Amino acid sequence: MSSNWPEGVGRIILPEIDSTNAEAARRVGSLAGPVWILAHRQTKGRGRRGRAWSDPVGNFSATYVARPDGPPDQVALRSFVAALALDEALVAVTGRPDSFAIKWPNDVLLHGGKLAGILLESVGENARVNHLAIGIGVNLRHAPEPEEGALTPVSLLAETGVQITPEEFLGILAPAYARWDAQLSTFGFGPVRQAWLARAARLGQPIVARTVAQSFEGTFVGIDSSGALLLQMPQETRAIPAAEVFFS
Ligand SMILES: O=C(O)CCCC[C@@H]1SC[C@@H]2NC(=O)N[C@@H]21
Repeated sequence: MSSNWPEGVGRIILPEIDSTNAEAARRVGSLAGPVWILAHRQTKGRGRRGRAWSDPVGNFSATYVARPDGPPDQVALRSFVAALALDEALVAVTGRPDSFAIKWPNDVLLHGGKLAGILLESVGENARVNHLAIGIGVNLRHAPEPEEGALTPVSLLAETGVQITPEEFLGILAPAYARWDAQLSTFGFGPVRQAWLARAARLGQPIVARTVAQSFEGTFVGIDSSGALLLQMPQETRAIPAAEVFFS
């Protein structure tokens, strides 16, 4: 492992698996501590909202699985921790901070296209989180086919010319995640929230947020202490905990 690999964190590298998030759920009972599970290929990669996630060889597919302390709403803030770490790792490998931005809650954009997505899955009992799986997919080499109405997918290679293997990328992402996770545990959401806002796409600009039942148009003015999207509309500023965001 690289010299700055976070202490106490394991690493499992698999040639192929259905989904690293599914593998995390299967293995969690036998894990002694937090682990990154990386697969070179997924046959059933899953995205948010029940979508499939395609990731040919060369792209990054990995899941960080841990048993974090705290109530579920605090544990869920790792969504922002993961997005920040991912953004930081991408800036580190390219040296191009201005090329990347984070779309609420946790997509990483490159030149405005979707480069990476994060899928948080947790299992809990009695208001405690038993395990949290943070699945991260990055189009390092190949961008999937565009889908109607969705942001155009892009790849790191095509947009920047940077070539990096999934294992090398994990060596940069894992310490970045450990640093931001420690910030959250030590100082609470405040510093993570500030850092996330500094990297947010379309802050102060008009967006559309679609929930299961409704669509809201307004100005994206920030996130609250629970990570909910704050949308300023003519009558009110609404906090929206879950939605899909669209840019006009
Ligand atoms: O829809 C999204 O934007 C989230 C995509 C998350 C994909 C990653 S790839 C590694 C992990 N394993 C999965 O099955 N999904 C996540």
